[in-house]
Amino acid sequence: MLRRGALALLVPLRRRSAMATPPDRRFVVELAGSELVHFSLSDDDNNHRAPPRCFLPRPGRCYSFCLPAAGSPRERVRAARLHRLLQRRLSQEQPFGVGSAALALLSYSPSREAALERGFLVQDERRAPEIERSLEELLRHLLPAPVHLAVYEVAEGGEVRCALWRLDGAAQGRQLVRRARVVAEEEPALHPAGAHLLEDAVFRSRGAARRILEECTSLIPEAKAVLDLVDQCPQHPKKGDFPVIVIEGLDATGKTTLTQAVKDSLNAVLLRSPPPSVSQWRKIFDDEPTLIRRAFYALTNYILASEIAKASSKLPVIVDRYWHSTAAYAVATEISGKVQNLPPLHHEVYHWPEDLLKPDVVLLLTVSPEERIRRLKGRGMEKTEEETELEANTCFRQKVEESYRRMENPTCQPVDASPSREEVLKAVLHLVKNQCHLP
Ligand SMILES: Nc1ncnc2c1ncn2[C@@H]1O[C@H](COP(=O)(O)OP(=O)(O)O)[C@@H](O)[C@H]1O
Ligand SMILES: Nc1ccn([C@H]2C[C@H](O)[C@@H](COP(=O)(O)OP(=O)(O)O)O2)c(=O)n1
Repeated sequence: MLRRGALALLVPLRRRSAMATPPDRRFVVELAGSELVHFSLSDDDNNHRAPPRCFLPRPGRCYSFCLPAAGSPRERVRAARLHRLLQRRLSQEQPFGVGSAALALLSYSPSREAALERGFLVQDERRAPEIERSLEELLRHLLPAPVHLAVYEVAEGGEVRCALWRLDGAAQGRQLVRRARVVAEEEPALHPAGAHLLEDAVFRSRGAARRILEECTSLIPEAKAVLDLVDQCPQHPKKGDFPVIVIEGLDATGKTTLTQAVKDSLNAVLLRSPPPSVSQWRKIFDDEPTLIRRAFYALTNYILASEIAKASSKLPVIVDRYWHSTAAYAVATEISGKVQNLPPLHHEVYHWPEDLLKPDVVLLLTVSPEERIRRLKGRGMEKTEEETELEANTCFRQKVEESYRRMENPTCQPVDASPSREEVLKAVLHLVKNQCHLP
């Protein structure tokens, strides 16, 4: 049974080009431990490059497929939701029974940045025929025809070979498109998703985020309510004469505790993001794919900005999370693999949006991973999916924190938040009073 709104997913996406796999097509899959494996398909007998580090369970088989690249905001929203639906179907515990697993796959063209496609690589340890049948049925049901399904096996001598099949619509038949060897490829200088962050995850203008949420109103009723609130906000709210201080950091670094204490010490206004006017809808958007989720958070920052403008005309303002959180978590989610895969320093993705009210000071609370886990447990709250992710996935946490550290104009100034509440407060007040010329 397809989820609410899922049927709307079946609005045809951009039809796939006739060429199944253009010659320079590359693929990258993230294995356990955030290890990336880059590979391509070669039918050139003179290409003696070795097979990639193995993503194939022995003596098993693998399958992969990609959704067509999407263009307009409407196509991108539908492709993102279809990808999420497939991710849900494929990432249930062992989607097709014991010994199977689904990994995120990206397909890209080194010569054409625009041609990024997202898909999945399904590992089958048992070489069970029913897995291939179930997967094929799922693709025929959910993806716009023609779908290309790649089947990988280890051949004699350890070669990895691929058979590429074309599935045309509901008919059961399939045509063999090509057979090829799978060869390892060098890791490119930049992560293939890096060039797409600004369209798919980090929104650098109110209009860019708005265009995405506008395409969701028929799928997510709450999207209209968010857009109505954003539209009531002035386009360029001006910061008042009082200082605006943002506190950033991973979950359980002490932001809530510190912002409350700084508010009391400075007789300031405390604002949290997302603001209360929209926080009721967070769970709905947290359940959506990155494209929609981050467009929601980006727009909540513009609603917050109008509240900051008003408050800072009367009193100092302390903010618990703002645009840096939106950007850092989006980058860390989209860029697979290890920290070194992040976009380089000074990349546009780290630059504050020109149309968003800018704070005076941004402080990044940092604590050791061990202290953070102690505080998470101390808080006793049920862990959000993301906190579980952060705890389980050191690499994700490191990418979030490194993304914060690369932010520019304004930067995130690191503050060691490991000491006691009192000592952290004292250090922060000293910093803020100096930088904001407060008594
Ligand atoms: N300096 C500190 N030393 C020890 N525990 C702290 C400190 N600051 C906060 N805590 C505790 O850590 C937990 C998480 O703090 P919290 O302010 O909720 O973090 P965040 O808002 O960043 O998620 C809470 O139980 C809080 O009481
Ligand atoms: N301005 C904001 C605020 C939060 N977010 C996202 C970033 C993460 O996915 C979550 C973290 O928010 P959460 O409220 O769970 O974090 P804390 O518990 O307050 O530390 O929300 C955002 O993208 N932009």
